[in-house]
Amino acid sequence: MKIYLSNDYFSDLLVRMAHHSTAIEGNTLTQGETKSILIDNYIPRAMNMRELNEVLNYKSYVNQMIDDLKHDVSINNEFIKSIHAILCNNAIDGVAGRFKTIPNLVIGADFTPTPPYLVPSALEDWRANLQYQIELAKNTDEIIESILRQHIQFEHIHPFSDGNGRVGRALIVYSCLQAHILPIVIPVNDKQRYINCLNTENMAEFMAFAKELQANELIRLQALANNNEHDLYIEVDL
Ligand SMILES: Nc1ncnc2c1ncn2[C@@H]1O[C@H](COP(=O)(O)OP(=O)(O)OP(=O)(O)O)[C@@H](O)[C@H]1O
Repeated sequence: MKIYLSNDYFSDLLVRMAHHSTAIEGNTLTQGETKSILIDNYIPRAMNMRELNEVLNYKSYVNQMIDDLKHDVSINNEFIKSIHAILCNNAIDGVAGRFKTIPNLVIGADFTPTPPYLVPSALEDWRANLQYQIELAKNTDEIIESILRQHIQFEHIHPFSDGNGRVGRALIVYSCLQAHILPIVIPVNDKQRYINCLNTENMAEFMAFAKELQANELIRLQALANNNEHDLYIEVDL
């Protein structure tokens, strides 16, 4: 069965992607404030410009994502840099849309991210690997597993000086929708569980986590669904 995604669902997805992904990285805006800014076009209180811009950037991003999904745009290095450029616009000084030039580290993690000079080729391999795994996948679970496994690998490459978490999580949602499966949106309340999955690379636990999130996503998606073929022409298979 196919279910078409409605404008209302994308508005809901926009607020949740913006809130949860920025809050995981420490943005202090609440989900209510995020909804007010993104849906009602109302800034509810005096707030830090960087935090405001981080959230506002998701409006451009989700519009771009819908357009890219409609045209089935493939993930490649330019695509990944363009996501970074949108999500980090006016939020990270001078580096939006550019790969890192200085080696970086993930605090507390025991791996060394890919050195800057190897980032373009590592990401090419990463993209090809993701595509290959999804093409070979025999069922939805194998697609989810490929996307999660490649998310861990993306964070190991850590291609940008900042913004790697947000770009990586945006790529999860894009990859799911491109493969016509329910999106996986990591909630800020589950940050520790998420980081633990990245730390341990325990795929069974990451899969169980993702499937719980997809079950919640299905409830929202059905509540906001459009049973007729919608002008967005984006659907997921159930
Ligand atoms: N142990 C880990 N293994 C793999 N990835 C990890 C690990 N710990 C954290 N990460 C990833 O790195 C991201 C944060 O990385 P970092 O602290 O370097 O911030 P960042 O690259 O600036 O990202 P952001 O914009 O999202 O702030 C997390 O959101 C997560 O996706």
